[in-house]
Amino acid sequence: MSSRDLGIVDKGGQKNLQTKADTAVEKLIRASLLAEFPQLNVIGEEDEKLDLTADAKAGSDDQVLRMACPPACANLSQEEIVVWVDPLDGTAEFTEGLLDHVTILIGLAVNGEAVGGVINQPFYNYQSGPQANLGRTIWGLVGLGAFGWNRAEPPVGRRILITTRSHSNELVNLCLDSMSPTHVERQGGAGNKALRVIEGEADAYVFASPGCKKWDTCAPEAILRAVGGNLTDVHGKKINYHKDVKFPNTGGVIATYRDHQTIIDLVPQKVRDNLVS
Ligand SMILES: Nc1ncnc2c1ncn2[C@@H]1O[C@H](COP(=O)(O)O)[C@@H](O)[C@H]1OP(=O)(O)O
Ligand SMILES: [Mg+2]
Ligand SMILES: [Mg+2]
Ligand SMILES: [Mg+2]
Repeated sequence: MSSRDLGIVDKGGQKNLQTKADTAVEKLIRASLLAEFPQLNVIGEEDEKLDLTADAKAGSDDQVLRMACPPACANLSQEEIVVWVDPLDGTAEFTEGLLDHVTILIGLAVNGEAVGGVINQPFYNYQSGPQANLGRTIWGLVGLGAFGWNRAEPPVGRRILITTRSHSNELVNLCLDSMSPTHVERQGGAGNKALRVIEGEADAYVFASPGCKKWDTCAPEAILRAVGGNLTDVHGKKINYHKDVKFPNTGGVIATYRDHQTIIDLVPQKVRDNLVS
């Protein structure tokens, strides 16, 4: 950001961009994990080449390490864990200066299920001036809970749907229109939108498109599940995070803090027919 040269690369398709930040952050996260846990399956969006001796390492967090590990995660071998890394989520918005839409996502999957997640908002508070503490991290494990978030309970009867601002299409809009929203909010990033739902600013994240990939949803899904919410495809089916799966979430994405089935039941037939799990 401060170099004023984001190094934007168009990867092809609809608003599918990469910047120097995407590649630098991915290297840091993957090198940090693999230097300490060489047998871990780590899959990142940008697929950067690593030099494990030279690349910078992030280290570990003592506060996190003091927490009790939930029994389901306590005796795993490295090979059983798949880590899905989205070094920058909301890259299109990052290039447009919508910095509060940008997150960094690290998701942990075991047996194909999202069980752990980190959502870092590197620019959280950036509008509060130079004195403000910049950035925050929300993380969670199913069976332990999630940390670093604050929820404002929404009024009864409200149905704010939050969706894409840069990857919209006819099906995406048809789905939203069928759900009788009280308001449709359009913001970038899967991590950002999941957080809006968790913190009560929106009631459901609805994206009837195959555009989101496993690294977009693994961390948000784990944190939602850790706090009693849910994230599935538009059929209400669980997303599979095994290491050999295809990357796109072909069944689309719906995330809620509560009343998940109510939203799933409102998905129109045309959307069901077009998005296969
Ligand atoms: N058509 C698409 N092509 C590439 N990435 C997509 C597409 N649709 C969604 N995404 C990814 O999912 C995230 C959430 O989508 P949206 O912001 O449109 O709601 C995007 O920020 C982007 O992640 P990323 O920014 O990491 O490439
Ligand atoms: Mg991308
Ligand atoms: Mg992403
Ligand atoms: Mg990304």
